Amino acid sequence: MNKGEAVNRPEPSTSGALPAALPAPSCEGPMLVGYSGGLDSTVLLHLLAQSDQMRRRGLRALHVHHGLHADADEWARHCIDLCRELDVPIDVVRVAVAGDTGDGLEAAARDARHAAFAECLGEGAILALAHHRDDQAETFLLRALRASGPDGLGAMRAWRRFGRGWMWRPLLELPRQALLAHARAHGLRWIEDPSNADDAHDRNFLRNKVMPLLQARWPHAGAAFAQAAGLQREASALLEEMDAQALAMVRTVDPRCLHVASLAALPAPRRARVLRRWVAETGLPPLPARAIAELAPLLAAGPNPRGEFAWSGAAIRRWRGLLYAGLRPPPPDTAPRYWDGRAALHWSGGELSLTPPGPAGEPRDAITPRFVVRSRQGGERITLPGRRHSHALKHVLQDLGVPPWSRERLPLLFDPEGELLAAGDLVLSARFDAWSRNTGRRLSWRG
Ligand SMILES: Nc1ncnc2c1ncn2[C@@H]1O[C@H](COP(=O)(O)OP(=O)(O)OP(=O)(O)O)[C@@H](O)[C@H]1O
Repeated sequence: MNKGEAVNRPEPSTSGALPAALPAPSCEGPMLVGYSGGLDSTVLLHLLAQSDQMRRRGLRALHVHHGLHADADEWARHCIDLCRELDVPIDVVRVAVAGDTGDGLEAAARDARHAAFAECLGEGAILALAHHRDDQAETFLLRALRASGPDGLGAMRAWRRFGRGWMWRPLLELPRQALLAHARAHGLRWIEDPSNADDAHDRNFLRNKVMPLLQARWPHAGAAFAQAAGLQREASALLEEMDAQALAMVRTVDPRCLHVASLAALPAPRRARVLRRWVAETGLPPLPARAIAELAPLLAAGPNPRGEFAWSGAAIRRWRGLLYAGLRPPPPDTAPRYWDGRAALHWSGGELSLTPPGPAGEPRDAITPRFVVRSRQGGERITLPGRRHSHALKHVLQDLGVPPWSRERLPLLFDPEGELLAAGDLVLSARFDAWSRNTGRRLSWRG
């Protein structure tokens, strides 16, 4: 269970009244409030500042100064003033917002803000943000407009892991109207950010145009969307439990591999979820939407369909009944190189090294330390330890279960006369094996 789901949450408020006090989070960390100076975070700060328990936790405010608006300095001063009145320490962090990288300046500012939040959040600390029920309803609608499934339609969670600590949204079940009433009742002052009126932003358009229209006919629209989001979160949690079980059934001992036949036997929607979960667990970038359709040929029946699905520097490939997921390395090196074994050799994005390094202390019949390193060209043969005759390297690598794309990248080590001594550190010749034992040297390849 997500840790956040175990903690107290505010009772859903149908009347819109604020709870007498905010729920106490069960996490023990220090409390940091993301304080923009706007209505929502002013109310959150005011509520938290009334709690002795929060003060004992070392309650602080954090204002991110984006430096984008002419009044930004004034906003920061306003935040400092209010914090002084409430006797809450505040940090003002200036961020450099990267120019519009394609998703708009708002998105770039948000990225910079979140990076600053993550940096300021110590181990186990809690970042409280003032998202409320109307924000939740908008997020639900925005996700629906992106055709999200239950995971996305679940919108925001009250708790989630964030940086080294947690993100907490204690106001998520309260409508903005309740926050406004609280602010007025306590004479709070806040900043109106003029960009909130700009309907060019999707969220503002929903907030300023669509929601008032919907609420004119269905006054409960905001509450209903937020409740629908909650139901999606429940459904998503159930699905995730089943995904985990299904993934366990198609796994191999190697976390980077799945059994194709078992995966193909799953119903298509489950298969899609299992693939996404597997990719997330391997730490690769999330699969794009097109992935599921484009992976279908790789899962098709047949002994060994070729090809790969590549995205954001990662790839999924099939070989011998297994799917492999991994980062897509740079193209393999092809030009031969001389190597004396002293410093590690950078090869095809990996590293070949000899420990202890260097050529000192060779026995008389030593292999010259002037190795030639090159990639496979086909037809190479190697005499393995304990064998009198040579074997085709291709068969040796196949027997070891080395997939074709890894074979291409393996550095082959030759002596100057052209005798194959090693393929990465996976295959050693009888002569190289004896030399490395005699000299106490170990060849290692990190590809
Ligand atoms: N400049 C800021 N400095 C500190 N905290 C901020 C700042 N701007 C926003 N926050 C915090 O983040 C909360 C949400 O802000 P906002 O509605 O702009 O959402 P967001 O960060 O863009 O996230 P989302 O897109 O998920 O809604 C605010 O209620 C406040 O707690």
